[in-house]
Amino acid sequence: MIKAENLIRKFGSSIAVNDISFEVKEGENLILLGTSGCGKTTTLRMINRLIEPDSGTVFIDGIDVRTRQPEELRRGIGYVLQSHGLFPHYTVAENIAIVPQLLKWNKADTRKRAEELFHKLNLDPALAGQYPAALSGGQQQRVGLARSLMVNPPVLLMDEPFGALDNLTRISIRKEFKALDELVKKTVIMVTHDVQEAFEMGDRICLMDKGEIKQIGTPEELLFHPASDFVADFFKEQRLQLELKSVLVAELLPGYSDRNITVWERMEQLLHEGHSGENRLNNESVPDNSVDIEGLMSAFSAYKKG
Ligand SMILES: Nc1ncnc2c1ncn2[C@@H]1O[C@H](COP(=O)(O)OP(=O)(O)OP(=O)(O)O)[C@@H](O)[C@H]1O
Repeated sequence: MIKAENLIRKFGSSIAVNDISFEVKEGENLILLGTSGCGKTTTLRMINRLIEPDSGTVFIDGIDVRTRQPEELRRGIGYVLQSHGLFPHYTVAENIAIVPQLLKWNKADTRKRAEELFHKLNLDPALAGQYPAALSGGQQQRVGLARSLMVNPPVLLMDEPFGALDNLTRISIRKEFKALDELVKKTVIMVTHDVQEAFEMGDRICLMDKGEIKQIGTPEELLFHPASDFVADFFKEQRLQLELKSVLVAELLPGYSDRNITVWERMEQLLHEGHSGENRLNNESVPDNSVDIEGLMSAFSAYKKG
């Protein structure tokens, strides 16, 4: 669906992006990961033509983006920024109605879609009449996402979308975002420098350094089959946590009923149930309760020993 071919972009004499190519399939979530200044944002902005490459081509659905008018192109690509990008002198409702207005939606449809997204993003409808400054950072970020989703673009670009939030808000909001049905269907490219975030959110991760791609692959591939010492070293400090986030319970226990839950997520559930004193057998949201933390850890360690 998105194909970047041999992109090069210089600023003066320094090369921000140095001949990179990658593909993102429809519905996939690709994370651009790397330390500050490695070229992630420049790469992202070449997709919606906020930055033009010096050479190379971006295709969306096989069409060279340079053949499309930038404004028209961007209406079909949601864009979420770290600083939410809301206009301070517009109310929340006015902010999220901007693109629908450009597309000449009628007011009733705009209101209906806004209400739907407010509900999905756990936003209080009363916030619609407020100005962005009156909202918390988490609320502003939700509104920023609602705005980018209003006209249901098939592609979403997110640049450090949780970067301005405190750690606890950040962790809970990214979990919500990951589970959001509107995002599951979309082709998403997200920039982050946070390794844990990349492993939680990404179907595949594109690890960059100094304008180049060091490796693209699933979290598991990067962790267990690093292409170089650079890649292995990049994840060294957080390795155990990342392994727990990248391995599925079903890989350890083939009969496990929830095929998509990671060992990390299941451990969090088990700990939460332990703390809240819930009766696990009555918790219908957990499809298979037959394994406890000790069982999970010993299956994980057997898996690692191979
Ligand atoms: N408009 C610009 N003018 C000059 N240099 C720029 C410009 N934009 C980016 N650069 C330089 O290009 C390089 C890559 O920047 P880019 O913002 O893409 O990196 P990044 O990986 O997104 O970093 P960060 O996580 O800090 O945002 C950096 O050295 C940066 O200083």
